[in-house]
Amino acid sequence: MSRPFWKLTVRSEFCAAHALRHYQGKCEHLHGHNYAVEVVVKGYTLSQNTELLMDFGDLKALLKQALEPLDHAYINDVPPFDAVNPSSENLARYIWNQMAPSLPETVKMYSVTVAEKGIQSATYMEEE
Ligand SMILES: Nc1nc2c(c(=O)[nH]1)N=C([C@H](O)[C@H](O)COP(=O)(O)OP(=O)(O)OP(=O)(O)O)CN2
Ligand SMILES: [Zn+2]
Repeated sequence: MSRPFWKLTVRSEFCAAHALRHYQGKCEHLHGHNYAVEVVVKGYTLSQNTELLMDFGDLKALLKQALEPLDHAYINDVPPFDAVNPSSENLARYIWNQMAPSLPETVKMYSVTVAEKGIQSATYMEEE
């Protein structure tokens, strides 16, 4: 029998510059993006009385906190991107890792999607 669950989605944006290391092409040079980020969390139980998986406001605050070091930054200078390539894939994993420990016990990360522009994005997920 299938187990019902809820997903919550929040989105945000940040502006930043980066340069892809070891990249053969124009993206190896310093350039910028208006990044769009989508975070989805998942859970099986709602809080008593309020009947929320978690408050959207709290989730947005966690995402804002995760993006703060990146916004208006040269990402290559921001750890761990001083050593890890600042691809959308790695940015999505970074945001996941920043947010996951702060979620309520009953809520888990589901996916993080980072888009440099509307037509292309990278999504990070972990199999259960
Ligand atoms: N899988 C990934 N591929 C690329 C990434 C990435 O993060 N993950 N990033 C880049 C560069 O950051 C680049 O800025 C974006 O490249 P691209 O869209 O190919 O280049 P343009 O903006 O010039 O787009 P065109 O559609 O080619 O005009 C590259 N690849
Ligand atoms: Zn780029």
